Formats: sequence, structure tokens, C-alpha cells
Amino acid sequence: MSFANNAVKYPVSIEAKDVMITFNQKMLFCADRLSFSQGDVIYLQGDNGSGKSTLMKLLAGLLSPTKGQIESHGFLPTPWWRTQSLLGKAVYLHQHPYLFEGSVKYNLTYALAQRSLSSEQRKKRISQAIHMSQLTDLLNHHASDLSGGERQRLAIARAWIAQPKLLMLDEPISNMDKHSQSLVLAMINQLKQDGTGLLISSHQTCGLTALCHQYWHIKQHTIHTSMHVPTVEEVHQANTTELHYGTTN
Ligand SMILES: Nc1ncnc2c1ncn2[C@@H]1O[C@H](COP(=O)(O)OP(=O)(O)OP(=O)(O)O)[C@@H](O)[C@H]1O
Repeated sequence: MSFANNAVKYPVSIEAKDVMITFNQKMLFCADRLSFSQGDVIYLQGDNGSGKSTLMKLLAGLLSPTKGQIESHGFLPTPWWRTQSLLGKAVYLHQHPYLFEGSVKYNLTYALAQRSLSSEQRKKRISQAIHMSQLTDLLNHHASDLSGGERQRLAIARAWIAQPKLLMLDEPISNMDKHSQSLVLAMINQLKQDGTGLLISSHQTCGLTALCHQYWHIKQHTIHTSMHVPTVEEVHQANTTELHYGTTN
């Protein structure tokens, strides 16, 4: 695996230990140990309401666990003025992504504003993203005028440009037709090649989940981890069994 574009000496990681989260006195989920590192590509699965988005928010530092610790390793020291030390480390891309007020072009160029790249590199990366996401015809459109699928495509193109070390994608291909899905898949695959750690939630087992080599499953309020990612056939088989016989465990 190459970390060429994410030039770091040590891969970064976020670790959760003995975490539990409750809402209104009811436990949503617990987990003994979760480790999300640069280079990992993890498929996160769970029924609606099982807590996939909540887990991503915990790892991004947007929420705190009711019990347990979430630690980051290998990142630059947190600035003194930041009270929540996890914020800004693992980037969380919401399934209904927030876009900046302004054009598609502005959204894509702003992503690189804080990175120390030469203007030549900056231009190259932006034009590559525009090409990969096929947003050329929409560049001057206002981001708020885009369709749901286009918004997601733009948000992923923006993340591709910014190239975070750890990126969590919440249902990145929901709302998308096959063509958009394949564009997004290519961008995510390239992030994977560049060593970005990816945690991807999806309801479908598909080309996207086939990129993953770890599996986190939220089932019965517990997060189970495995190095085996279920195939489309295995998921189909499990669903058919549950439909016929009900869930037994
Ligand atoms: N801040 C909160 N306060 C109270 N309950 C919350 C809060 N955030 C989430 N929940 C509840 O926690 C449960 C899990 O929500 P979450 O969005 O994490 O599930 P999910 O697995 O991502 O669902 P989906 O697949 O439908 O997107 C839901 O029942 C939700 O209503």
C-alpha cells in the first residue's frame, strides 16, 4: 500500500475502547475495541436506526460516548484553543452533505484553500476532481440548486480534493443512479489507493463494499468486527433465511 499522497511517517488512527452510547436511558450500542487507521477500508453495516451515523459522529468527535474513551494517535498536536481534541481528525461526510453557500466551483476550490500545495498542484487536483466527478457542466451552478445525487457527488469530489487521512462516508451512494455511483466508486477507490482510511456505511452490498477489507456490523446493540466482508450472495442468503425463519439470535 502506498501512502504517497498522504505524506506521513506514521499512519494515524482513532481508537475506541469500551464505548457505550445511550440516548434517553436506552443503550444504542456498545463496543469493546474499535480501531480505525489510515489504510483501513471498513464496511459498516446495521439496520436503520442501529447507530451507524452515531458511531461516525463519535469517531469524528461530534458526540461524546456515555461511557468509554475515544483516542487519536499519530496526528499533529491539537491546538490549545480546541476543547474537543478529536474534532477535525477523522472527517465525517453526512449522507445529506453540508455544502458551502456559493457555486459548485467555489465548493471545490475552497476545499484546497488550507492545504499547502503549489498553485500548479492545486489546479491539477481540482481539474482532476472535476473530471472524475463529471461536474464540468455544473461548475457555475449554485450548490443549493443541485439534485440530491449531484450534491453527494460534489461533496465526495470535495473530500477527494482535500484528501483527509481518515474519511467516514455515510451512505455515499444513496440517491445515486448507476452512472453517478460508478464515478463515486472511482474516486473512493483512488482515495483507498492513496492510503486514506475509509469507513463506509451502506445498505447495499455492492462495488463500494467490495473495496472494503474489514467489516463492522451493529447487531443487537453491539458492534461486531471481522476481517471477512460479506459478499452480495452471503447477504442475500442471510436475508432470505431471516425472512423465512425470523432472527434467532
Ligand atoms: N442526539 C440524539 N438524541 C436522541 N436520540 C438520537 C440522537 N441521535 C440519534 N438518535 C437516535 O439513535 C438511533 C440511531 O440513529 P442513527 O442515525 O445513528 O442510525 P443509523 O444506523 O445511521 O440509521 P439509518 O440507517 O436509518 O441512517 C435512532 O433511533 C435515532 O433516533
